[in-house]
Amino acid sequence: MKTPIELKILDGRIGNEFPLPAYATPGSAGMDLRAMLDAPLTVAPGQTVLIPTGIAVHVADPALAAVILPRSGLGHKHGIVLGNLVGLIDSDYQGPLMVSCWNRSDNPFQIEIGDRLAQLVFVPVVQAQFTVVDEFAASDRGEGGFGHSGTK
Ligand SMILES: O=c1ccn([C@H]2C[C@H](O)[C@@H](COP(=O)(O)OP(=O)(O)OP(=O)(O)O)O2)c(=O)[nH]1
Ligand SMILES: [Mg+2]
Repeated sequence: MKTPIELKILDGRIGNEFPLPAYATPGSAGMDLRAMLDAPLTVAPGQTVLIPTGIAVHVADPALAAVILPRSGLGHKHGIVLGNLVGLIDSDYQGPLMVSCWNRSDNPFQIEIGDRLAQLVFVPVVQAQFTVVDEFAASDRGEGGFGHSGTK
């Protein structure tokens, strides 16, 4: 069962020349977001550019969020990842979905109009309410962290 999410088309090429974001297979977790550029764009090595996706989504339910993640092929083979590493879309955000595109490679990378650049994943969210305490009940781990258990 899929969850209905409102979407606004901000760029008329989406839904015509380029399809709405969609799950590529029944088991896909993400749907690809396209670079809705006016012209092809070359991202220089080390450069970060903000790319419009041509859509807005209103997640609306505070128990949900969306995350923008890199595509593994672009990230691994071409060093095209996200300037914010992961994009988090708040449930009350109604503005344009933007992709921060970081070329972390040593080579220029050309983005063509409509290229699938990143992916959008909807995730459940639990909002916490803090209870301030002086001491925590003892746990197996305690305060150990940051590799204290070693690697072997
Ligand atoms: O890759 C991203 C990350 C965020 N956003 C939008 C949706 C998100 O709800 C909003 C704010 O993002 P975030 O809270 O991560 O950024 P901020 O720097 O804390 O901005 P703000 O002060 O607006 O919360 O920007 C995007 O379109 N793409
Ligand atoms: Mg914020």
